[in-house]
Amino acid sequence: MRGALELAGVGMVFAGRRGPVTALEQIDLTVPRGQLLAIVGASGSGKSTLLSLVAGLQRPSSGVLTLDGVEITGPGPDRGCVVQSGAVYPWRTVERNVGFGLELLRRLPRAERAERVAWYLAETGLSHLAHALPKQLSGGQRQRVAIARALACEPDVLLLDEPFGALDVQTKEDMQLLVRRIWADTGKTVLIVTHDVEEAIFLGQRVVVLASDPGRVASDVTVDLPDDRDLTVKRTPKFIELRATIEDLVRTYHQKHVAAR
Ligand SMILES: Nc1ncnc2c1ncn2[C@@H]1O[C@H](COP(=O)(O)OP(=O)(O)OP(=O)(O)O)[C@@H](O)[C@H]1O
Repeated sequence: MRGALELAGVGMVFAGRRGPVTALEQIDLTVPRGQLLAIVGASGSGKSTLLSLVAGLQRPSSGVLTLDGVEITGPGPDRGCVVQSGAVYPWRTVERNVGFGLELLRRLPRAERAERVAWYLAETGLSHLAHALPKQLSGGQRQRVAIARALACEPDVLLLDEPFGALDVQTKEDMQLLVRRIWADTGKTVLIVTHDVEEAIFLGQRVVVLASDPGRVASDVTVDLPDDRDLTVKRTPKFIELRATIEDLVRTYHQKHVAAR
């Protein structure tokens, strides 16, 4: 299993309408293989930009990102992405959505492809919907399809950008449990960007808080909770204390950002 990430001096400057916008400045981050890292921060702190650099969808203005020692210069099958909108193909059944990336990896024999798709459908609780079309699914089921599709290519790193932002609380919690289980079952490196501090703590072994203007690492918090968690952990004193600490950090850096405007 691979999946060790290293960001060294990473910066990203965009050409904004009123001059350059520094979305990220001097980000140094080491993510060991198999770590589940959550990234939080106020709106505009560069969370999505950071994830898209790891995905290889954009190149940084400065610094270097590496995966297992190899510089990231573009997207690759070693990284699987899931975004908020789920982006499933409406004309493909659930099964064919999940198998989409595998069809591109032609080297896999058909029987093996089918076996892999069946495994990830089961892992994400979608087996009974294999022949359904996306329009017949709920929002949570559609996100399961997006996750299963990303996993089916067996990436070393799973990148999740606000994947549950549009879901109701119960569905969101089901999905959080799903991510924890997938992580425990596969041992992949997982990076998740979220606005939701509770979600970040429940999911993460570690939470990185980004500050805005410019986007930079404000705090790096180890989540000292058992790896074997269920939803009741959210009611424990340790969880509540961590939540207050991280929410205060996000608020402080957001307020500084507003005051500086
Ligand atoms: N393509 C772009 N062109 C110009 N500016 C951009 C571009 N992409 C992002 N930005 C700017 O970079 C900063 C960081 O944006 P980013 O979307 O990464 O933040 P975020 O923390 O993910 O925000 P949100 O939580 O609202 O999604 C913002 O000021 C944004 O306006």
